[in-house]
Amino acid sequence: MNRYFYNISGGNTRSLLPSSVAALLDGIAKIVPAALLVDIFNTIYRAFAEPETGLNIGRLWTVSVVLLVWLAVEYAAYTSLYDKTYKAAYSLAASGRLSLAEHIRHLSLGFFGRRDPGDITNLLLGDYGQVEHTISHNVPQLISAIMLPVLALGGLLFLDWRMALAMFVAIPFGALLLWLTDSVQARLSENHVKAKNEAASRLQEYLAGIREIKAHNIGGKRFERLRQSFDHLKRASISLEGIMGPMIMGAMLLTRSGMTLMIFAGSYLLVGGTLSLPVFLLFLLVGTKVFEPLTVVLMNYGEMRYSAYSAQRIMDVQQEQPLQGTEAARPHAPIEFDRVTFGYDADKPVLKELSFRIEPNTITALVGPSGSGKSTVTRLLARFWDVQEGEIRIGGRDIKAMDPASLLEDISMVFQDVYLFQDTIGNNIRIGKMDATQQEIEEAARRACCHEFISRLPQGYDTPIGEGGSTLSGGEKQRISIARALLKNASIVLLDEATASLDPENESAVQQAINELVDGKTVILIAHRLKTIQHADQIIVLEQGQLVEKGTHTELLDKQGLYARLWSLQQNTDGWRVK
Ligand SMILES: Nc1ncnc2c1ncn2[C@@H]1O[C@H](COP(=O)(O)OP(=O)(O)OP(=O)(O)O)[C@@H](O)[C@H]1O
Repeated sequence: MNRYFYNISGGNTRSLLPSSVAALLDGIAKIVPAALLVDIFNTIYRAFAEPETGLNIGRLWTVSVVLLVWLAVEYAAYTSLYDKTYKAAYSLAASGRLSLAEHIRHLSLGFFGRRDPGDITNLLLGDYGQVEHTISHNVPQLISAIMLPVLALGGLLFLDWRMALAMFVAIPFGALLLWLTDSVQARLSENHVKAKNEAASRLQEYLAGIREIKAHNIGGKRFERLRQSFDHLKRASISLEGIMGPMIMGAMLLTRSGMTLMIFAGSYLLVGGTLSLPVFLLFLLVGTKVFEPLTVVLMNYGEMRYSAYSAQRIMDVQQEQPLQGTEAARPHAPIEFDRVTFGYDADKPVLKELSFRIEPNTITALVGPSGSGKSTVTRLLARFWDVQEGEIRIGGRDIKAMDPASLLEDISMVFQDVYLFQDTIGNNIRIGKMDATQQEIEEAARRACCHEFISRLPQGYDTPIGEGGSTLSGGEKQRISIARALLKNASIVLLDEATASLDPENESAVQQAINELVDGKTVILIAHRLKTIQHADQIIVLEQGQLVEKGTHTELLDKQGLYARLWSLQQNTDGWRVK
């Protein structure tokens, strides 16, 4: 139980206190009117049983006024506590979501490789929603359902221990039945969450790939995967409800049978003359108030158990170790790869014993067949992943000792497929330096050859762009991403050459922008077209994750190895045309 509360509250059990106290007070408050009603009944009953004393009108008035005042106080207290309870739950979920999103940002990209995007979305929205609902609704009910019988039992035992025993004797058996079903419920919840994540991922994949699905007319196949995932979700939902329903109903009937037992015992004792009618009535009224929250909790038990699994998933991610390191980055320093071995899957190395050195403020080009590990080299330098063996050093210091945020501050990256946020063009450039002035943004845009086309847009720098930059051409997006990098002014530039897919006009603009960007920087360039790197200070040739050649363009041509072969291949294909 402790573990349950600990998980649900994300380790902050105290946050559950206000809503639980509120629920308990509410439960007690509901018993008081019942006791007052019994007092009214008792006063009237006595007037008939002892006609010589007459009806005590004064007491009736007093109790009625107390009842009215009590109801008004209960209403005021309940409204305020209700407000606090819900605000606390929603605030906890909102801050929890944000801190988890922030935590995820500090994890290595390997984490994202292990989980589907649908799974992560579900974690932040679905699982937190589930926990939020449990904190605001189920936990208060649970506390009230546990505490009320305990308090009532204490009081009722003094009044009549036989009736109290009859009323509560079945509760432990109901609890035992629930406890026995716990592992089944946990397994079914886990299956259901997995099916839900799978369906969300398939749906995301289907929507993201809709262009390819239409272009290749593969709707049927992809739709089949989507249909299967929804079918699986349907079966998991039916199992969850269908198997757990009868078990929970059984526990509920067992628990509630205490009320029937108590009525039997009460009738027997009343007839035997060892129980007074007002006491019997009090047991009946208190009994309904005590069993009410118990019934509600049992009805919601499945949901609560389910959210325990959601909370566990959230805590598992919270416990994922972020990248370590505290030292500041070292700008304009030599970069060394020292016998670096790395694989996305630890058993399948993508880079093997890779060693090379890059001098500050020089241009190094990475060349090699597709899949040889060029992008992986740049990702490791930016610590998207940490190496498994060997070291990457900047300025003689292992980058594992460096604060990942500080390291990224000193690295500008220009990818082939640029992602722009659904915001204005100006704000998309500002990502390079969040406190940049408008003048700095325009200066960077000018140097990146995009000021002209931005100025032609109706709202200039304030023009909103669609998600992913869908309203701009490939070349325009490239130049905006270069403007970002220029604004950032980091000493290391990682560049994935993208000009191959651009038209000649855009290509020359992007080329000009790149020349501005690389000036006075340590540049690592992933080169797809070898003619663009003829003047690089150093060319590193990779094949299957290993360094096979290193040198300048002329040195490598003289070697007559892989580079020379790739060069002659590209020379021949440069002039290709459709026959
Ligand atoms: N996130 C990833 N998870 C698992 N494997 C990956 C991942 N990224 C790349 N790989 C694999 O690692 C190997 C090297 O990939 P990498 O992208 O570094 O090659 P590359 O030389 O840049 O290729 P290209 O020129 O086609 O972009 C490939 O076999 C690729 O399939």
